Amino acid sequence: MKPVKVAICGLGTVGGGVFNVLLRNASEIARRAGRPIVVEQVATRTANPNCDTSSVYVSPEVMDVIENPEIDVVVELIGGYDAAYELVMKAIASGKHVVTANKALIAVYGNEIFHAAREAGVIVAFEASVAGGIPIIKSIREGLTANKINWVAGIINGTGNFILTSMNDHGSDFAEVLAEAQELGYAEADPTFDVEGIDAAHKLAILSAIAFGVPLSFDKVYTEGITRIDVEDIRQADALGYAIKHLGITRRTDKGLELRVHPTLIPKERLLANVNGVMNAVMVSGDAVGPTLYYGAGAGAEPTASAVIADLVDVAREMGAEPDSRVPYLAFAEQADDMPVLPMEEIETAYYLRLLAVDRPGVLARVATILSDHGISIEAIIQKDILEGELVPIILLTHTTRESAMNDVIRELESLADIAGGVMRIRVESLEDQ
Ligand SMILES: NC(=O)C1=CN([C@@H]2O[C@H](COP(=O)(O)OP(=O)(O)OC[C@H]3O[C@@H](n4cnc5c(N)ncnc54)[C@H](O)[C@@H]3O)[C@@H](O)[C@H]2O)C=CC1
Ligand SMILES: N[C@@H](CC=O)C(=O)O
Ligand code: NA
Repeated sequence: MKPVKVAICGLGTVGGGVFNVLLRNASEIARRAGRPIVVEQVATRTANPNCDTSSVYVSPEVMDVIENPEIDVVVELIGGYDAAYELVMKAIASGKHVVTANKALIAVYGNEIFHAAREAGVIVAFEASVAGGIPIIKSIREGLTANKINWVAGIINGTGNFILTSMNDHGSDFAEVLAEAQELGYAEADPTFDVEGIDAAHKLAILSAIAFGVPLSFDKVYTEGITRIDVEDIRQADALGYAIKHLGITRRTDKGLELRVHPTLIPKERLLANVNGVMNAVMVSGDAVGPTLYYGAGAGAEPTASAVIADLVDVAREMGAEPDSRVPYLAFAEQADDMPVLPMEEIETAYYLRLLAVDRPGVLARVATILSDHGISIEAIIQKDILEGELVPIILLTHTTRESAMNDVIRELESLADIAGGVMRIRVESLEDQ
């Protein structure tokens, strides 16, 4: 059969991995795809010292690939929004299939991109965009089609998990571990996307769309990163029997969809609590199958290449088929319009609070009264003996309550003369079917 000819755009961490794995496993991949997948062109601003491109046409300008009539599939691995958007839309308009690892692009422009792709009858595949090498999109989109999905919760940023793990294991300095993650090629070009939760929010928007059959709604994701997490919180959580992980959570409720990304206390016995380093893991709970778990490397050259190349094999298998017979881009042939995203104030969860109180009699009672006035019951309260100057740390675990009630409680606590500085709030999830 005729080879499938691809252009790799961007030869950085992921592009380099794709280039090398395609060469190394060429015959295995061809046997799976039913025909060879050949790199016809590489377009990149910077060379990759790990790749021998001497036998391939290399150009510095990505838009060149659109003009190349030999190219069947454009593999977009340059990242970012602007040039990537232009490249993908031009590829679609010229009838070329697209494979991308760019979650930012899909989360923000996906609705538009898929509309254009449907009109043009081309494939746009994006498995590498969520949880790196884990075939999570394929699992939800193809493996769980019998189910009404109830919730999805996952560690979906490798850099963030790498940092939290290192803080937990070695009490490492945040900036130093981030630099290491950058060195290893895990971080985004702008690493604030990793540490402020934006990258996870991009991925969660994609997961939510394919789990529930709703349009991509990145702008509605509640997003909190890991930059406020202190080693002290990790220690306190540990003493209470929890690990702190950065989670993306999307859940179907009677009132709408939860869509939130934030640090979370998870009971240590849960599998997700034991996912460390650059590894990612996603739990998907369906009404028929129950809870399922997908685990693997969330970032890095070859793990991510594994997902990109799986998409290329899918393209090779499906490009000759009628567009209507292909798997829908966002998993559902028809989208639901009755699942609004719940405002964050309406979600219900349990909370960990850490505050610093002036060492005066009655302070603990005043704190407890504020909580009980808002109908919030306390599961655990710890007042530490060790004084920080004149201040005593107080750690609280609450039962489930509404976010809006907790916002009021925190406002009132912070206005007490007894409480110094802000209250640290981390949400707590049991990760069990409710
Ligand atoms: N690094 C990772 O582990 C993962 C990255 N991704 C995504 O994959 C994409 C690529 O990421 P990395 O490989 O890490 O980035 P990178 O920064 O290592 O590589 C980007 C490459 O694109 C080239 N490039 C950028 N803009 C260009 C332009 N306008 N014209 C020509 N060449 C251009 C650069 O020269 C470089 O070779 C991003 O969308 C990222 O979010 C997804 C999953 C994992
Ligand atoms: N920067 C991302 C790369 C993969 O998506 C991460 O750290 O997870
Ligand atoms: Na993936």
